Amino acid sequence: MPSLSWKSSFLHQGFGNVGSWAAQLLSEQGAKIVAVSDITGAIKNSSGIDITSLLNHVNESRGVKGFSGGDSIDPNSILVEDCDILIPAALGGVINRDSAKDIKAKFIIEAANHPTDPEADEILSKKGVVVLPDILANSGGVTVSYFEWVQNIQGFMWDEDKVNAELKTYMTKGFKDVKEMCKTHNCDLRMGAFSLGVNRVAKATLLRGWEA
Ligand SMILES: NC(=O)C1=CN([C@@H]2O[C@H](COP(=O)(O)OP(=O)(O)OC[C@H]3O[C@@H](n4cnc5c(N)ncnc54)[C@H](OP(=O)(O)O)[C@@H]3O)[C@@H](O)[C@H]2O)C=CC1
Ligand SMILES: O=C(O)CCC(=O)C(=O)O
Repeated sequence: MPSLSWKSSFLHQGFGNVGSWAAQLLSEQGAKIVAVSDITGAIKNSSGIDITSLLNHVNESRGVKGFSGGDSIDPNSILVEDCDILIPAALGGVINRDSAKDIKAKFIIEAANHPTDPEADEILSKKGVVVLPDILANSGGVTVSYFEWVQNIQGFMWDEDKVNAELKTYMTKGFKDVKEMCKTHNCDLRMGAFSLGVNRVAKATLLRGWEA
């Protein structure tokens, strides 16, 4: 497997709720975000984009277009720029037969839902690209929605530190469980995550007394 560190370079397609928060959190950890796109355009800076300045620009201008801390590039090329890690955080279906063959990233973190179609998955797998699937990579949002439900039915409010600590526990365990599944069945992360999820639903269904 290719190696990964916080110092790796990242590309982001999409700078909305998911993409901008991912960029902020990653840059706080020292990650270098080399290109970002949204519906208005795309910018690139191989030395790393200053994400705080970009956020200020996006708040004022309603998009990344015109940001002075990088060069403007063709938004259609964002997925295939040089980088270690690609984060599609905009739309489904963008990593397909056409784009997958030119992708240079060694890792893809699927922040958007269903950004990679099955044909592309096969192409990426043959190229040795590791894909962290949407069902695992972006499950933090729905996990915190579950926490909101839990707090509502208990009539109790957690503070932000408690939310983050609980989230870390669930996400870390989720990742370890998926990795274990992959090891047992010698499969990729998407198959491991789906198998784990389907098995859990099947088990819960049987425990509730519903038969197939
Ligand atoms: N919000 C959440 O809690 C979660 C969201 N997701 C998934 O993440 C993805 C993004 O969601 P979210 O961040 O909430 O949505 P937003 O609408 O907040 O952000 C979407 C971003 O993608 C950009 N965009 C749209 N079309 C294109 C395009 N053709 N090329 C480049 N960028 C484009 C938008 O640009 P612009 O702003 O200029 O329109 C915006 O920056 C979706 O697939 C969603 O299902 C997954 C888990 C949780
Ligand atoms: O807010 C949530 O419950 C998560 C939303 C989500 O997963 C999504 O938009 O795809």
